[in-house]
Amino acid sequence: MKFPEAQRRAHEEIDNIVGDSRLPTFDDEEALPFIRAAVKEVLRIRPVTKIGAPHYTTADVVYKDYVIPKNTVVSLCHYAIHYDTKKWDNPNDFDPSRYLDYPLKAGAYAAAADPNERDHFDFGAGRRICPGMHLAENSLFITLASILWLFEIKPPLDQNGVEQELDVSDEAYEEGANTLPKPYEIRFVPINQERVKILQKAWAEAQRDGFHLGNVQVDIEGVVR
Ligand code: HEM
Repeated sequence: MKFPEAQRRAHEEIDNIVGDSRLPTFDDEEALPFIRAAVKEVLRIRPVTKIGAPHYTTADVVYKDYVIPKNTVVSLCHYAIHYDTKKWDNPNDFDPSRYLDYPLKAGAYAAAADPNERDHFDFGAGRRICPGMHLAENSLFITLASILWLFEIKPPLDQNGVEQELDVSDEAYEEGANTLPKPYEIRFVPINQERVKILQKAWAEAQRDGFHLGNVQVDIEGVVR
């Protein structure tokens, strides 16, 4: 919502590849490089943990001019790495296109010997790296693709129906080790009625199959087009 050009490109890609008649699937992933890149960019710009998981050294370590004594707590500063201008231009901008040259999964880049080849460090590093990264990245892909297939994400409206600025700066986040936004409002406006009907059908099937889906309602009158 804050970076409408990125959202426009994502919608364009989904419209071309998926169309109106079905939800995105995992088989679409190769044909949706911008969405796949957007997942990596989400993880870069707002890493889920700010300082990763603390570890400690089991022996004295010398790294360049630094001596890190045995039993020192060390952790990755994800934000410092992800906003390093030596690697990323304009790191404050949400720009998925910076990842279009990274077509592989996080696991492939995590296996690289040179840390400079990593896509991002959201899942940590080393032998205790997140083993859930494959599930996490795939889940983010299908969730982001599905949300963008169905909705345009727009700013909140004030009482007079005027669009409001939404603060996404550091101030809009809770303090603490995780990147947790303070409560906020945005609007999810369905793209069109055809897609809403497909969602409603999928929803009914999931309920019939016994999934507990909560109480979400979609207003099919207020569609984008
Ligand atoms: C976006 C989602 C996720 C993020 C950003 C994330 C991030 C992380 C990070 C930063 C660590 C610490 C790595 C380190 O010590 O350097 C970690 C550890 C771990 N994660 Fe995840 N994780 C995610 C999802 C998952 C999922 C879905 C699972 C399980 C299905 C999972 C299971 C684990 C486990 C078991 C560890 C501990 C590994 C160990 O200490 O050997 N994570 N994760």
